[in-house]
Amino acid sequence: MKRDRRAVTEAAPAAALSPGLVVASHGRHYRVEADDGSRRNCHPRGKKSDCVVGDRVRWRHTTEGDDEGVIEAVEARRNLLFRQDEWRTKAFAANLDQIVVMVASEPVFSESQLARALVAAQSAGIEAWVLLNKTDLPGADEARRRLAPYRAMGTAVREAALKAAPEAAQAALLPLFAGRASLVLGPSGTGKSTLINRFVPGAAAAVGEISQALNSGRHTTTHTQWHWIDRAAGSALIDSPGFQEFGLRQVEPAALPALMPDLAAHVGACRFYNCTHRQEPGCGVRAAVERGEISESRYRIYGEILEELGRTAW
Ligand SMILES: Nc1nc2c(ncn2[C@@H]2O[C@H](COP(=O)(O)OP(=O)(O)OP(=O)(O)O)[C@@H](O)[C@H]2O)c(=O)[nH]1
Ligand SMILES: [Zn+2]
Repeated sequence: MKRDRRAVTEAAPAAALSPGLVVASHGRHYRVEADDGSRRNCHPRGKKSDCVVGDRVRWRHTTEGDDEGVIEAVEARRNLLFRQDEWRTKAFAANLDQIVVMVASEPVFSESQLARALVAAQSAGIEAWVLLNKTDLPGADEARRRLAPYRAMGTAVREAALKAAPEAAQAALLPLFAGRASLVLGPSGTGKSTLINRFVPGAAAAVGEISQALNSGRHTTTHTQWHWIDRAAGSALIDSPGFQEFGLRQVEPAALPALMPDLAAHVGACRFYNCTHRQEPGCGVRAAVERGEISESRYRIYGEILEELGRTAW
């Protein structure tokens, strides 16, 4: 990740450069917010489009009086998250304080997607917790049962009924969002928009405005976007669709168990130091699965991710 470390380059006199925050992106077009809260379209200098939402940048006006800008430099990132498709891996958000992985009683969530999101967070060094929404629906107990292994391994699982009991949800969640940049992820229909609209009045309008400014037309829901809950306090929600495409290709296969706390707790018991926890005799992880200390589904998901990482020429 060489580009993370890129220092501020002084391509222009320092006085002409202003600090800014990338709040949305579309291709090589970026929406950059200046310290006074004003927002404008900016293009990066040079051929590479290196910015992602959450990046702190140095920009300047294209020409005097013009309300477009040029990004001259990207400041060093605290962390960086990737998404992937069949062809490539792409960074999509940086400088996050936490990841909120949303699931709901309905629709039934994919445990594999949940596990992958948590591995990606751990790999990026970002704290993550689960928000179970729609606890007013009958599927809540089954969802809690499926989340039990996650609680047991130390992942915080919080609950809300954002539509059925919005005040209670707001009171419980607001302190958790205070002063932090929180990426909200989750499968479609879980309640992400309900959450964001609750905490960021005007968020829907902002999405429309930004997509118009960046010329992205109607495809608003495919873009990562930064929303302030409280700008002065630094509280923000980052909305990013595309849960299922979480990029894990940067993870070394041998590093995977360390990113899954329930497995990591047992690797010390393996006979071989380089045990893959698949076929080897004397495997502490498989023994823990047999004793019921690691859930069958978590172990199966480990195998699936491992196989996928092994297939990827990286
Ligand atoms: N019963 C119940 N329904 C809820 C709750 N929260 C949200 N919903 C409903 O769930 C549906 C989906 O909510 P959205 O907020 O649009 O979900 P989303 O995650 O943004 O979905 P996409 O826009 O498809 O990504 C809506 O009909 C909401 O009204 C809740 O606490 N309980
Ligand atoms: Zn093992």
